[in-house]
Amino acid sequence: MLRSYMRKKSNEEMENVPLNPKDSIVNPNFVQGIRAPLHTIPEPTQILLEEESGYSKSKHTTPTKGGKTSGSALRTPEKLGFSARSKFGWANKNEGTKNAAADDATHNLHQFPVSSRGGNNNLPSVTPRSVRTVGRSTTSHSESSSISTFSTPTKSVTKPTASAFSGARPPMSIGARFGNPGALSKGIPFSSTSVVNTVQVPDFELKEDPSFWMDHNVQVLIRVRPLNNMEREQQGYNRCLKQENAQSISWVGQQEARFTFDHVACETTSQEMLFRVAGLPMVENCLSGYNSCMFAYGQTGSGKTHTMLGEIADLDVNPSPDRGMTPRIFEFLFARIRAEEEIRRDEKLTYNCKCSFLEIYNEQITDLLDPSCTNLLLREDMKTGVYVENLTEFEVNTVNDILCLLTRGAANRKVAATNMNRESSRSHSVFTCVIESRWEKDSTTNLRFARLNLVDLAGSERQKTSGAEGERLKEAASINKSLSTLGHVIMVLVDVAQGKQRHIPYRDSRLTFLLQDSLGGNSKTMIIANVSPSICSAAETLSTLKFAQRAKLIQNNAIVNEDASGNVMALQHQIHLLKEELAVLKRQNVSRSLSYRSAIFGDANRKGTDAPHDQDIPDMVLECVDGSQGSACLDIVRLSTRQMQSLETTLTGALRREQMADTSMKQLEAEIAQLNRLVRQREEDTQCTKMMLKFREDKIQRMESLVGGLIPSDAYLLEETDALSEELKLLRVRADRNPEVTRFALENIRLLEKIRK
Ligand SMILES: Nc1ncnc2c1ncn2[C@@H]1O[C@H](COP(=O)(O)OP(=O)(O)OP(=O)(O)O)[C@@H](O)[C@H]1O
Repeated sequence: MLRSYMRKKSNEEMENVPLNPKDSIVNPNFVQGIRAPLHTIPEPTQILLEEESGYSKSKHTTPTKGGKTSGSALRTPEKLGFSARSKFGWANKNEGTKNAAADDATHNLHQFPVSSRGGNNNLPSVTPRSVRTVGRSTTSHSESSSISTFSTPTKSVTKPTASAFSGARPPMSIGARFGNPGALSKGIPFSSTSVVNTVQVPDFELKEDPSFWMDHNVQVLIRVRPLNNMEREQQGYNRCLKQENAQSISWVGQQEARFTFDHVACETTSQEMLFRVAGLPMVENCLSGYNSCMFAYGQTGSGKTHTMLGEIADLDVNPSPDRGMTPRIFEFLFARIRAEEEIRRDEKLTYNCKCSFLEIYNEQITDLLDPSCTNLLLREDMKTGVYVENLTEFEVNTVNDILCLLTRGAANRKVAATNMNRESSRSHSVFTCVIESRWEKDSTTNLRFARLNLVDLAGSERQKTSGAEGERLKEAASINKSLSTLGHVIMVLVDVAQGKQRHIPYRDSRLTFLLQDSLGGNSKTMIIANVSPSICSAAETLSTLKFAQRAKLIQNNAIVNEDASGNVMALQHQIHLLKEELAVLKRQNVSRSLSYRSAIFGDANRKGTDAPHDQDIPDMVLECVDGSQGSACLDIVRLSTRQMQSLETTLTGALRREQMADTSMKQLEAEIAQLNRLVRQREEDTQCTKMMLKFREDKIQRMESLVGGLIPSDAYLLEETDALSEELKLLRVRADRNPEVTRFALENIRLLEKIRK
């Protein structure tokens, strides 16, 4: 609408030509603090709540689908005089400034042709690789842009040219002499020639970059909203911003500051286009198992809620083209989930989505889905990370479920009025969806999960410009605490990204503690910095651009949250195989260590030394260490020190027993040998006795022959002498072999002689 409106106007009003004389001069009333009159905060009772719906809730447990929603409960809240948004605290603050984007034909989910597994044919596949990526690649356009805008934006003395605005004429009327008193009053020097004063603004088409998230984890997008009525009334078309293309924008004060970002969405960028560039890839990231976060930053009235939520009235029956990122993200998410489940039915793929909605206000966390739960506590768990204790979670399956939760949460959201805007959101809201998927493959159950945080921050305007007093001042201070900590955390993260060792003060505020994964942690994060182009908000716009510039340098470390450990059967099988393998290794290790230790300890024991050193390791073991399996072998030896110690003890006992057995065996052997010797001796004695008997028989025979006169006495004596000599020899041999006999014989002789004497 705005585009067509501007096209129509452009014929009548030349660029840089003010609509009326008032636009061409500096409005003396121009001060940034001037705000439109306040709206009253809508009473929650005005709002149709779905408490009536019987929507079931859970704390830490997921409600069953069955008890969840009645059809009527999920109906879009009716407009009661105000638009639905105004009822929920997201009222149009600047009527008539709405960016009526071209007809949004995309409300129909079927417009998103869904791919199988992370991509589609018509839309670019943006499913990131399942690899661990750290930071951003140096070749990214982000990096190239950071060269010129790494720290404080570069200052240029050149006055902005009107080249970006075709046919633009130099601005008229604002003399350099006069400058911009409003801006100057806030210390922002503006020269008359630096102010962009056009009715028509250039229209830059955002470029979809599906490959961005493959190598990057943080993306920064600037969204410039159209001028609103109040701004036009006060400052006409005087702008502090001049966009050059879809990635760079200049803040045009007296000293121009040029910034480059991943994307710069101009005033005419539609919600649909923004979703394609910023929202759709977030969904794909989540489906791929990456935690994802989108947060909207900017001063009050800059368009954060318009971006994140937009127009949600009649979402279920007649979705508005102005609906924002949140409803579009869930439309696309549920369409993708249904398609994936269908395509991968054989893998039994199922998704489960659970949502929660909270508010951080005055550093206190309130459950927006159960406002009786206030001052909730943040906890940190090794497994789950940071979480809010007792926060209600609802299972969601359709966009209507989401709408129902958003409506309920919005009704409870504290919106306080300040003189910064007719209505001013003074709290931070965080809508979270945990997406879990489960599928089976190769008898293994795979689990994947991702956390999607959609954050609408409170206005970032400085406290002193808000005109806050009393309670409001306290509020503003608390809001500032979270936002100033956010700024501080980002500054520290930039240092960390540059290699410095810094403590990151996440715990200094609820917001940064809760979002710590999204800031420098395990998440793919999209930061949408919303700005007003009006010269009325020049200082805040510059501040937001600088914030975004710093945020661009954050390095996150997103990883796929996946668990493919499998089911019990598969695990048991794996345990069984591992046990077998361990047993084999143990056996090898024991046999090696037995031979090794006996060799070493044998020596050590003998030498009385301690356990052996490496150089004492026998060759066999060294070969094992040096060989192909050496490191494994060595690892086993090293890893099983305790086992080795118990083996050593066992071995020492065994060795001791073996030595005892050895000794007793040797004794037995000696006994056997002794016995054998005795046997042999006995045999020899027997032999000797037999010989003696033979000698005696022969002697008897010779004597009988002598008595019978068969042999002469001389012959007898000769034969007798020979026989006795033989007998004597035999006895000598016997005496030599048996010292005991000899001793007894000698003793015997001695005693005989003694008797004789
Ligand atoms: N891109 C845009 N196109 C058209 N209208 C817009 C755009 N951005 C913001 N607006 C309008 O500007 C007004 C203020 O926007 P919005 O409420 O989103 O600001 P905000 O930053 O959320 O403010 P607060 O911090 O107070 O919540 C709204 O009426 C909204 O419709």
